[in-house]
Amino acid sequence: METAAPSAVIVAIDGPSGTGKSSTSKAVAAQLGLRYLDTGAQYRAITWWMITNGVDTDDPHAVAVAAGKPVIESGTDPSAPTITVDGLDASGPIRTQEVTSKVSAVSAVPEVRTLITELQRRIAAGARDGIVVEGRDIGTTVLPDADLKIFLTASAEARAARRNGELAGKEAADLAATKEALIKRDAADSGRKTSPLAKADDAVEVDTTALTLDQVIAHVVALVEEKRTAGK
Ligand SMILES: Nc1ncnc2c1ncn2[C@@H]1O[C@H](COP(=O)(O)OP(=O)(O)OP(=O)(O)O)[C@@H](O)[C@H]1O
Ligand SMILES: Nc1ccn([C@@H]2O[C@H](COP(=O)(O)O)[C@@H](O)[C@H]2O)c(=O)n1
Repeated sequence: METAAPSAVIVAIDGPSGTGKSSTSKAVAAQLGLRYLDTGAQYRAITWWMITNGVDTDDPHAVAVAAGKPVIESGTDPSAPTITVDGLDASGPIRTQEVTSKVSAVSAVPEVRTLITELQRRIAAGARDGIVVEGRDIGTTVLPDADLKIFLTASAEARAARRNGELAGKEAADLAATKEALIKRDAADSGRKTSPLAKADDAVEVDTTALTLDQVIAHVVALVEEKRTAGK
């Protein structure tokens, strides 16, 4: 594996569900020639493995015992990120409603977090020109020495509307139900004992409620450029 160059920039982007972490991180990484890591996809991947292997995701002991078995690999090209489990493409199955409803329970298990955090740190350390890593605990736990930490927020109404927009032409989603589901997942992610969803003290908070995606991307790119100009 390559190691990071001294000039490599490490950007941590955290925030609740639907605030625009993935869309922003991918675009920022692509514009700046950085790698991109979707850590939520890794937690979803291990959850999918638990479900397909008959592990009870509500049993933290069973999840902890099985946590080391799946081999999870993330491809970090921002224009074509990949996620595989035991060599199988998991990009489709990890987005199902079943995985979404179970991922918070699996990701709350400390043994799962230890393994996935180690994997994330290895990937970040191997990104020669730098990387944008997005998730819930990147600035607080995974990469506390990141050069730039961003915490994205948005109102629950805006986030639910964005999520429903993704479903256009597929199934008519109930806005209130979407909002309730994302509030429930955020509460579980914020309330767990081990590295909960939280803003790092030194993170820049960006409220995206009234911003277009392009405005958020431009703002984050400017913040990274500022850091680079200042020699990080
Ligand atoms: N500022 C914005 N304005 C309007 N739509 C946006 C904005 N940012 C993101 N979106 C849209 O909102 C949806 C959710 O964005 P995205 O998947 O990037 O969020 P996320 O924070 O990564 O969510 P999750 O944590 O649930 O994976 C996408 O359809 C995206 O295009
Ligand atoms: N650093 C992280 C990232 C994600 N999680 C958990 O995974 C779930 C799915 O994340 P998405 O970004 O794909 O929606 C999320 O709800 C968390 O439970 C995490 O714990 N830490």
